[in-house]
Amino acid sequence: MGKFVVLDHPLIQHKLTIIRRKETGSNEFRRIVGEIGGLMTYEITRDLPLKDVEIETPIGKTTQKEIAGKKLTIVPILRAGMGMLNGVLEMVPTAKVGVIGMYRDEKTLKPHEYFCKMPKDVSERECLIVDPMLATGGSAIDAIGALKKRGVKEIKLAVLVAAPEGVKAIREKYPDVDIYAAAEDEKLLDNGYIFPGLGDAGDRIFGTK
Ligand SMILES: O=P(O)(O)OC[C@H]1O[C@H](OP(=O)(O)OP(=O)(O)O)[C@H](O)[C@@H]1O
Ligand SMILES: O=c1cc[nH]c(=O)[nH]1
Ligand SMILES: [Mg+2]
Repeated sequence: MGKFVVLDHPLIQHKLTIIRRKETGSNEFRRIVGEIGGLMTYEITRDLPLKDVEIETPIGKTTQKEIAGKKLTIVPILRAGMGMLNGVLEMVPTAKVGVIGMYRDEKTLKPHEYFCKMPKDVSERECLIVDPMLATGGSAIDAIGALKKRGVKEIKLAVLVAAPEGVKAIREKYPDVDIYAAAEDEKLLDNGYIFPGLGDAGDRIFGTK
C-alpha cells in the first residue's frame, strides 16, 4: 500500500497559511506555491537511493555519494500544477517535465484531458505528479492512468491541499501511488471546492478571476 504523508514542516505550514488567506494576491500566491513545491520536493526525495562514486577533489581521491536509481520526471497538471513546477525544478534541476492538461467540468466535476506530452523514455522514469489541489481526485486519477498507460511504474503525487474524499478515491483506484500533501483539509463541498481550502488555485495563480 502506498503512503499518504502530510508534510508538517513549519515552513510549509506557515507558507500554506499565507496562501489560504483570501487577501493574498496573485503575485505572492504564485511565488509561495512555487516555494512550497520546492520544500515538499526536499521532503519527498528524502528516501532517494544513493550509490558510491569515486571522485578526485583538489586534494586527493575519495569515495562519495551520488543519487542512484531511476531518473525523475515532474508532471504538472495544467494549469494550476504549473505554479509548483519552478520550485520543484529548483530542487531537482536535471528532471525532465511531462505536461498533462486537464480541466474539471464545473457542473459534473469530471476531468477532461486536453493535452499530454511526455518525455520519450517516460516508462523508464519515476514520475512525480504535481497539482496544488486534490478535491474529488478525478484529475489526479486520470493523470495517473495516463502515465500507467505509457508504462510508468513508479508514480508519486504531491498536492498542497488534499480533501479526504480525494485521498480515499486515489487509494482505492491506485493503492500503489504515494500521496504527499501540505495539508489534509476537513471536507469536499457539494460545489467541488475543498473546505477550508484556498479557493480556486488556477485562478489565484494566473489572476483569472
Ligand atoms: O480532484 P479534482 O476534483 O479533479 O479537482 C482538482 C483539480 O481542479 C483544479 O483544476 P481545474 O480543473 O480548476 O483547472 P485549472 O488548473 O486550469 O484551473 C486543480 O488544479 C486540480 O487539477
Ligand atoms: O478547492 C478547490 C477544488 C478544486 N480545485 C481548486 O482549485 N480548488
Ligand atoms: Mg481551476
